[in-house]
Amino acid sequence: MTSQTNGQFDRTPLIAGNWKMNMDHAQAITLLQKLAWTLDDAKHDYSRAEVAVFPPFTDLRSVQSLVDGDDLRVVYGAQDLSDKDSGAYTGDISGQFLAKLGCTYVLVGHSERRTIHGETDEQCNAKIGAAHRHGLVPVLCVGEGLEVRQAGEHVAFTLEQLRGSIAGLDAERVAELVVAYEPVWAIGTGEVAGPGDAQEMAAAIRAELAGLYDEATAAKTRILYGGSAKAANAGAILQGKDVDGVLVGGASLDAQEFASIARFEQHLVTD
Ligand SMILES: O=C[C@H](O)COP(=O)(O)O
Repeated sequence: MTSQTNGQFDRTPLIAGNWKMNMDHAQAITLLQKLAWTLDDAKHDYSRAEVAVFPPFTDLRSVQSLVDGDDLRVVYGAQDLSDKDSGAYTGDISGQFLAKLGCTYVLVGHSERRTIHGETDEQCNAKIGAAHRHGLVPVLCVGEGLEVRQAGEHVAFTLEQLRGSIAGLDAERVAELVVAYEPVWAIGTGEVAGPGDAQEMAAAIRAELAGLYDEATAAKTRILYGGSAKAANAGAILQGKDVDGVLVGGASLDAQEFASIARFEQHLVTD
């Protein structure tokens, strides 16, 4: 699916809301209904910006029923998956269960998984493989911490995470992959990487993919920015020609705010 928004995008922007460990299944229905109504009222054109939510696992069946029952255009995904398909892995969730629940996407290697649960690039690579086995599109999260940024090593660090996480993927898989650049120091802190920082990293990721694969493949991969994104800064962030969307945490829990981010074209800064 491709669209032209203000002429700078040839990839459909993806506005993704990661609810993290918020919203029980009843609250999820209320939030998603409100989001869909708000977007409908605003006559949101989903071909110009795809809208996805990432609720907790326990909400997914309720979200599926609502999306199917009300024929919503919002798509959804899970926040993590196991690299295994089934077996004695207590507490883990298989990609095959997520596929059966109608998930389109799955987050892989979110910084909270990497820092709190110690996930490595190798595990992310295995999880991407599991996502592919079950027809899920991985949203691979990469990004540096504050110390790395202050040392000026953020590009090298992030590209190393990228290479380690996508090792062995063929070009077709890389073209459909979504990469979310999330500087850890900007997550949930109110600190936002400047639009220039988001574009710098998105361009570096795309150049790396072009080097590892080819220009045509790299031109298809969608690259998002995440870290304290909100309606007031989404337009500026999405001005970056390599930035194809945002992965939103806190602001995605407010239907009006998140809908406003999805309608970022209203906030685009024009010369
Ligand atoms: O997945 C989302 C990111 O961690 C960003 O979270 P945030 O928007 O609350 O900073």
